[in-house]
Amino acid sequence: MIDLGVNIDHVATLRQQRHCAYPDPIKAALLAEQAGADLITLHLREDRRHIQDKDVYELRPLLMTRMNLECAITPEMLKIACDVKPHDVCLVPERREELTTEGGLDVLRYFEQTRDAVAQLEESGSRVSLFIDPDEKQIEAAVKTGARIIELHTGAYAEAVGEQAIADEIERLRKGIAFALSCGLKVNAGHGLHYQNVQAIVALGGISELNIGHAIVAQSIFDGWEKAVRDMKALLTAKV
Ligand SMILES: CC(=O)[C@@H](O)[C@H](O)COP(=O)(O)O
Ligand SMILES: NCC(=O)COP(=O)(O)O
Repeated sequence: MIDLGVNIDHVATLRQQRHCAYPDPIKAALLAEQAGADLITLHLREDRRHIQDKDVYELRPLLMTRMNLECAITPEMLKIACDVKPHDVCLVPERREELTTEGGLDVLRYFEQTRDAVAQLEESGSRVSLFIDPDEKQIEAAVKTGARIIELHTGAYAEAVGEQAIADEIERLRKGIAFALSCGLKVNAGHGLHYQNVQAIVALGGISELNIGHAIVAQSIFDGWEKAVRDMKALLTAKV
């Protein structure tokens, strides 16, 4: 069965829009756990556009499930991650001006930094996952860093338009999953997944965990937060 990681970033986006106290991402995380989330994902961006440092520190001891902290490979972020000691740390690429995480981490290009970050975080007690594109060369490099997990970036699939383009992206993911599993990695996936496109990813098999945020926050406007989480969880567990 695939675990659902509920990403609470965009609960915080709404709060930061007016720098007020609501909606509270901590409350959202705890309610998501009650509604069936298997873990909570949050991304502490360098520009602090959504999640704030205090959210990470406050949430860590309150979670009944697991914390998956996403962060860039910078000295500041590694220090926070080693201090908070989340169950999982997912290393992601970041560009200040991007609207959202546009691509996977280039492990080949930043091999030394990635390998050193993996060692530092594993030493401090967190499991490390690398957020990468479904590309054999990146997966091979990920294995060499010592990371035990990869999260495949599903953004290209989510944005693909037209049957052929979608089929091509699914095929890339299928090959990436098979190759990563053959290398002994745990395979997660996420980004841009929503209620209509998630089941094709579930059907691929081999994935341990899907991290989903923006679509759940958006759906909660109409259905309420807990139902939005429950309905996503049902799509992950339904036979396809
Ligand atoms: C790495 C990743 O995919 C997430 O962190 C998620 O998409 C939400 O954060 P952003 O929208 O700020 O990229
Ligand atoms: N790592 C991907 C993630 O956490 C959720 O991304 P999104 O559903 O907000 O696009």
